[in-house]
Amino acid sequence: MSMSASTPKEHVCWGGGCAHAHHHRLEVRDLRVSYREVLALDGINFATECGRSIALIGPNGAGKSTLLKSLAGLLPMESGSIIWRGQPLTRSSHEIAYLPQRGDVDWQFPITVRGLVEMGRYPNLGWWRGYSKHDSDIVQRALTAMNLLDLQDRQISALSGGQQQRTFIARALAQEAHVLLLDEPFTGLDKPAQDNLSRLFKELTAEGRLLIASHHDLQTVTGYYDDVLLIKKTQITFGDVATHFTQEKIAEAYGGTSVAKL
Ligand SMILES: Nc1ncnc2c1ncn2[C@@H]1O[C@H](COP(=O)(O)OP(=O)(O)OP(=O)(O)O)[C@@H](O)[C@H]1O
Repeated sequence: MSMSASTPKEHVCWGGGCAHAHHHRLEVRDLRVSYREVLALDGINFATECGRSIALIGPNGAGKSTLLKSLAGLLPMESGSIIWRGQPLTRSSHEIAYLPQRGDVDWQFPITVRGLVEMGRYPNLGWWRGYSKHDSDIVQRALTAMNLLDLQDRQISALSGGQQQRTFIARALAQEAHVLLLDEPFTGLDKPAQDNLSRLFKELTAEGRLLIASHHDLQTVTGYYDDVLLIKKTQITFGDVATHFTQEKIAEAYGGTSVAKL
């Protein structure tokens, strides 16, 4: 994994195409999502591009998981649009990787670390092309980048929370995803593992990937992310953390009580 901290973020695009950075844009327009009669999201509007990390913040039930699933193409939109690189997003886009909330994963599923990471290659394969040396090289690189080589034959059920998280991120790397959608990736990690994950986020964005993660700990938002998307069913604010992650906006989302904790 290459780190190029000195490169201006806005000119880096993962997978090449730096000169066309404006093409690596994600645009969400007037997004509205409901579960039958329950309106979960309305009026979500933001545009971003590769090389950024976005903290998706909001109180319980604000619609964070719903938004991530919508961006992953896993939920139907009631109205609005999600445009990735100028085209409406489709579920089959292997450029988008989604990491579910820990509680949504069956950790007892019998699969090894390497097996799970290999699954990242499946969206890239077709009936005309089986698993090749090229694929196994990419899997090897992903395992190496996530420091999982020693654990590659271990069952995922026999990993620590931090190791499980790394395995899922390695799968996204093997998928060669441009956009990583992560649902509460810091949950259940101790401080060293959180610091490691935060460092990894900075490497991934320095490589030009776009990262959107739901996040609960208001204290760490500024240190971990470039931008914030604050929602409570509707969008409260979006933009760089210094300008948009303000006491006033947080109070608007959470009510007065949690502001004191900042
Ligand atoms: N499958 C479902 N069927 C019906 N309503 C749902 C479903 N999933 C979520 N909801 C509702 O949609 C709203 C948004 O839920 P969502 O899980 O996206 O919030 P969240 O911000 O991720 O919450 P949390 O911080 O508690 O994880 C809530 O009112 C929730 O009850």
